[in-house]
Parts: sequence; structure tokens; C-alpha cells
Amino acid sequence: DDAIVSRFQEYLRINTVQPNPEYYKAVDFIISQAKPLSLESQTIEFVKGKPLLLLKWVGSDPTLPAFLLNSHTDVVPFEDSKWTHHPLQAHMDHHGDIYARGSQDMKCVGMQYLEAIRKLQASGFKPLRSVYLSFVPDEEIGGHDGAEKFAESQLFKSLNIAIVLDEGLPSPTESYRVFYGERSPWWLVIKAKGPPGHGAKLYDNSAMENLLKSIESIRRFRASQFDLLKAGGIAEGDVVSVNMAFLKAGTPSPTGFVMNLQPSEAEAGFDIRVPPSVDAEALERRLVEEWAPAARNMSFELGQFKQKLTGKQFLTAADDSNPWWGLLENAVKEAGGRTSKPEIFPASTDARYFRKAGVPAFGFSPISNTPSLLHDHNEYLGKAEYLKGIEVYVSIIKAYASYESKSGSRDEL
Ligand SMILES: CSCC[C@H](NC=O)C(=O)O
Ligand SMILES: [Zn+2]
Ligand SMILES: [Zn+2]
Repeated sequence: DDAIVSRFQEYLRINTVQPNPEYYKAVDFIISQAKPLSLESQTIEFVKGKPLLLLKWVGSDPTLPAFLLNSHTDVVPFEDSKWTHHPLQAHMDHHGDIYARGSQDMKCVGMQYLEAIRKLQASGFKPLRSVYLSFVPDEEIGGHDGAEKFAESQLFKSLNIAIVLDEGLPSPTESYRVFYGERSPWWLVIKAKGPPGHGAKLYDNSAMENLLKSIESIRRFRASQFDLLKAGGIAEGDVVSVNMAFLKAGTPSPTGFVMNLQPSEAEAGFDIRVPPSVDAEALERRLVEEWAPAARNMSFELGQFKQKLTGKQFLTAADDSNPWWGLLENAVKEAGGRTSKPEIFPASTDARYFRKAGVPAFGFSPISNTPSLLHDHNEYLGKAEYLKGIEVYVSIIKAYASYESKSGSRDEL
């Protein structure tokens, strides 16, 4: 167990922090881990400097579709002064909790896949279906140069993947969370214009006033969604979230901002997440008519992330119609765990690109009894929870790799 934990710590210590991840170090490390497992390996650079590592454990029946275990190698930045232990040290405290950026999101999962394969090989297990592992770059900045290009590639088609597993979220309770779809990210910037004027003058239609009216309207909508959530009976992934990311206005001067000049432009940015069940057209109308009405001198931009992932095609069936669902549920049970009711992932993961390519995907991180600290200070994972997660993957990989039915090929799902 000590060696297993040390290997995890070693991966955590590689600086793959956005925006300057040391991707080659991460890839070299994973390759060194894959060597003793005799996995086939190839590194693909859809974009130079952003390697994607693809590993294969060859199954004995090449006529059966394979499955893919995906993880991203990058992590989000941190404010190290706010952490109890430095986030790149991977320090393990006396409770056995390992503190590091990526300990939950999601270097744990990437390493657990490999450790599970190591254990399966040691037990003499031979896969029927081929198992692919992808270690992809850039998830945290949208995945465009990583999973998106991979999922759209001819190479990916040629792998004949029937099901993908990707990251989920830690569960504060005993049962693991599983995700069968995601909300779509809409990154919205609204801009207001208006006549400038003396700071002492009261007049209509200033940029600030126009922007504030929109902000008030957006905040009312946010409150209505939040109220639904607070009232209970609806999950986080089934309401629209709206959060202001920035406010930009004012006339700068060497000593701060000019106080007695009403600016002629003002803007605000929002991170909005739209559940697949929500009518995106209606929301867009609300945006055009209430949040950024041209009549109030407003305009808007839906940046690079206005991904319409609404509708059924972006949901993976989590019921009897999908054999991979039952296999997963059962495999977790056999490892002594339990899955809770499948959910919509509140944020975004690379799974959306695989689903878009027509391949079902589940979001799953085998982390129970742990607060979700993704992107937060003091992200940690307990050693025992990490080791238990490996056993969960042993069980899942065994079940998936042994599944004999020809069904489950992507054309049928
Ligand atoms: C929308 S692309 C950015 C992806 C990022 N993924 C995890 O946090 C997220 O903000 O959801
Ligand atoms: Zn992640
Ligand atoms: Zn993340």
C-alpha cells in the first residue's frame, strides 16, 4: 500500500497547473507506470506541446468493442498561501489525508485506473475486450486541444469504443455519485452603453444604469433557480446556475478611478450552466429581451462556450436499456460500494465530447465520505479512500472487460 500511495504522490507532485502545465513530465511519468504492465502506448499531439497519451490493454477478442477510461492530466491553479500544505507537495497528514491540487480532480482517477490494471494482471485476469486509457490535456480550459479533438478524430472512431468512463464528483455520503449528462456552459458577457456625463447629474440611460437593470434582472432569475434548489426535491444539475464572474466599468486614472464622470461603457460577465432539460431557446429569448435588450443600449456575447448540449442525444441512458449501466452499478456493489441515483453533472467534463461523438459516457470518481473540494483550497483525498477506489475499478474493469455480449457496440446504443 505504501508503494501505491507513493506513486500517487509522485504524480501529484508533477506541476501540471494551468496555464503552463508540464505535460511531457506527466506523460513520461504515466508511460513509466505503464511499462511494467506491458500496455501498448502512443502519444498524440493534436496540438503541439499538448500531448495526449493513449494506452491499450489488448483484449483477447478483437471483434468486441472496447471501452475507454479517460482522465485529464492538467489541474487548476491555486493560492498556495491559503493551503495548510503546499498543493504540489502531496503531503500526507497523520489521518492519512493527502493534500494536493489534483488529488480529487482528477489525478487520483488516472492513477487508480493503472493501479487497478496492475492488480488485475497480478491476479492473472485476462481481458476479453480491449481496455483503453486516455490521459488528456487541457480539460480545465475547455478541452478543445485535448478530448474534443480526440473524440472527433478518425483515430477515436477506429478504436470502436462502446463506453467511456470519465470524472465524477466526490460524495459526502457513503454512496458514490454517477453522472449521465452535464449542464451546458454558457459564458455570457453583457455590455451596456450610454451617454457619459457629470457625476453630479441625474439622467436616464447611462451605461451603469442600463447594466445594473440587467444585473438586477439576472439576479432575480438566479434567486428563482436557487430557491428551487433550496426547496429541495431537485438536484443541483437540474437547475440553471448563474454566477457573476466579473464587472468592468469606470474611467481609470493614476490614483484609482475618476469619480465625477459617469462612464459611457460598462460590462459584466456571467458563468451560466444550463441543464439538458431546460428549454435553451426560451433562455436565449430571456437573454435577448430582458438581460441585454438592444432597446436599452445593451449587447451580449456568448464567448467560446455556448454549447448547446440540450436534448436527449447528450444523455447516456442510466437504466436497463444500457447494459453498461447495470454492469457499473453491479461492479460497484461487488466491491462493497453503492451508487446513488444518477445525476446531471453540474459543471463540464470531457465526457461531453465523447457523448457528442455518439458514445455513451458515465462520470464517476470513486470517492465517498469526502467533501467535494474540486478547485477549492486544501483539496485532499484520504489514503484509505484512494485504495478503496482502486478496488472499485478492479471490479468495474473486470466486469466491462469480461462482458461477452456483442451488444453494446456503439451503433446499437
Ligand atoms: C466550460 S469549459 C471548462 C471546464 C471546467 N471543467 C471543470 O471544472 C468547467 O468550468 O466546468
Ligand atoms: Zn476534472
Ligand atoms: Zn476541474
